[in-house]
Amino acid sequence: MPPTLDGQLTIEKTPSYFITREAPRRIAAMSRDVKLMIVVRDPVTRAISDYTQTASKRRSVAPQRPFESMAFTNRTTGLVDTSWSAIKIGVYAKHLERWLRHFPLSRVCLISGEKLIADPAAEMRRVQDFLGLKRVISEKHFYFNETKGFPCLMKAERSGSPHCLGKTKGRTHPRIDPQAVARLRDFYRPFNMKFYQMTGINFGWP
Ligand SMILES: Nc1ncnc2c1ncn2[C@@H]1O[C@H](COP(=O)(O)OS(=O)(=O)O)[C@@H](OP(=O)(O)O)[C@H]1O
Repeated sequence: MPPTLDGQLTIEKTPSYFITREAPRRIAAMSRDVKLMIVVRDPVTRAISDYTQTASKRRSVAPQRPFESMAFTNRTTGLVDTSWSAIKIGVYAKHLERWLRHFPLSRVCLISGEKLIADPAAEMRRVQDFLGLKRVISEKHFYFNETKGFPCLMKAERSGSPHCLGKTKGRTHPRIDPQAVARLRDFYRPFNMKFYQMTGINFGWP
């Protein structure tokens, strides 16, 4: 991490920290003052999104197996393949447990991926409060882009023109067999409940 002067905040973003075994201990050893922000979304949609991203990268290399064949070790019994990273990452309660051995919950801001899309200003208000910043970002900084189907920033820094996230964010997901989706929802439900209990937030995932 670069040195941070008084009045400055240094932010580092690496999605894999959340699921890396060694990360909580090593980050706590680096500084106990660190604040953690974790964006979570419905783990079923997350798994499909993860698959979509991997499939888009591998298309030229090898034909991707269908999502359903990767998510289950046995389609007939509905046994979920918990060794597949796209599935494993969504068991948020297990990952958070490790972080809470090193950090109090008050130093962790859980951000809803769904609210970040539906009401980005409200989630950004929570983030600014958590970081102890003046509320600078508000509704006026966002607009809903119908073509993209997502909120975008009114202006990009230094350019004066609107800014949406790139083509790799907000991809169309493939159609997944509704039975497989239902089975995955059943699989995640107890872990989601535990996660709501641990965080005191009901994310409302189906
Ligand atoms: N404003 C806005 N514009 C576009 N996309 C948005 C936005 N807000 C949240 N999202 C959701 O972000 C998802 C991609 O983020 P990731 O966490 O996968 O990104 S990362 O590659 O791991 O950094 C991406 O997931 P997919 O829809 O599966 O592509 C989006 O649903």
